[in-house]
Amino acid sequence: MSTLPGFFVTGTDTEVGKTLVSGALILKLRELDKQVVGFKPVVAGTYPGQNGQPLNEDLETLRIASNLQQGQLSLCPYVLDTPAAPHLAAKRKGIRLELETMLKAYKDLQREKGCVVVEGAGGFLVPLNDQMNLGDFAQQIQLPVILVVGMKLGCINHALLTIEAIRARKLVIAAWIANTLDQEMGLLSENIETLQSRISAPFLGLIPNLPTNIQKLSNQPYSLEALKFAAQHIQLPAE
Ligand SMILES: Nc1ncnc2c1ncn2[C@@H]1O[C@H](COP(=O)(O)OP(=O)(O)OP(=O)(O)O)[C@@H](O)[C@H]1O
Ligand SMILES: C[C@H](N)[C@H](N)CCCCCC(=O)O
Ligand SMILES: [Mg+2]
Repeated sequence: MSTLPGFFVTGTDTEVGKTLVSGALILKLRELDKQVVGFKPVVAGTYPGQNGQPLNEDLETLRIASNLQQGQLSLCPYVLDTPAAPHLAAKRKGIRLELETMLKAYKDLQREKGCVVVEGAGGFLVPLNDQMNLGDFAQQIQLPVILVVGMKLGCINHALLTIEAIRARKLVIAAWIANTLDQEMGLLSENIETLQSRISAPFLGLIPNLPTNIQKLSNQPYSLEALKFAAQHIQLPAE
C-alpha cells in the first residue's frame, strides 16, 4: 500500500452505502499511517451548519474519517443545494459542471496528500453535463475502482451492468463490498454467493445493518463510531 494513490468508490445506485464504505476505507488506510483524504467531484444536497453555512452530509462524513476540521482543505469543487441528479442541480443554480474543474481539485488534493478516496455521486454513469458523466471522470483519474453493492432485490443485475461500464473504460476493479440496507434482503448469503461467482474482483466483506445507537440520522454525517463499525467488517484490497 506504500504508493497507493487511492480508490474510486462507486455503487450500484445512489443511497447504497458509498459514503459509509468510503469513510471506512479512509479509517483503514489511516491505520496504515497513510495520509489520506476523501473527495467528491460534486455533491447535491445541503443542510445549514451551526453558522448557517451550507454543509453536505457526505463531505462532513469524509471530513470526520479524514480527521479534518471544517474548512480545512477543499474536498469538493461543486457543492449544490438541490438534492437531485448533479447536472440538474447545477442547471437550477445556473451553472454547468466542468470536468476540468473536478480534475484540478482532485489533482491538488492528490499532490498534497498522496492518497485520495474519491466517492462518486449516485451510480457510475450519472451525468455531469450534456456531454460527460462520472465514468469519464473516473477514467481520467485512473484510480482502482471499488464497487459497493447495496444488497436488495435487483442488485445482481445492477452490479453486473456497473462492472461492464467500468471495464468498458478499461479501469481496474480492485474489489467489491456488500452493504446491508435498512431491511435485510431475503436469501442474502445466496445473493452474495451469486455475485461472488460472477464478479472476478475480490469480495472484501459484508457490512451489516448499523446498530440502532449508531444509525445515521437524516441530514447528518455518519458518526466516527458508525465508520469504525463498518471498517471492522471489510478488508482493504491486497496490494
Ligand atoms: N449498513 C447500513 N446500516 C444501516 N443503514 C445504512 C447502512 N448503509 C447505508 N445506510 C443508510 O442508507 C442511506 C444511504 O447510505 P449512503 O449515504 O452511505 O449512500 P451513498 O451511496 O453514499 O448515497 P449517495 O449516492 O447519495 O452518495 C444512509 O442514510 C444510511 O442511513
Ligand atoms: C442527491 C443524491 N443523494 C445523490 N448525491 C445524487 C444521485 C443522482 C442520481 C441520478 C440518477 O441516476 O438518476
Ligand atoms: Mg454518499
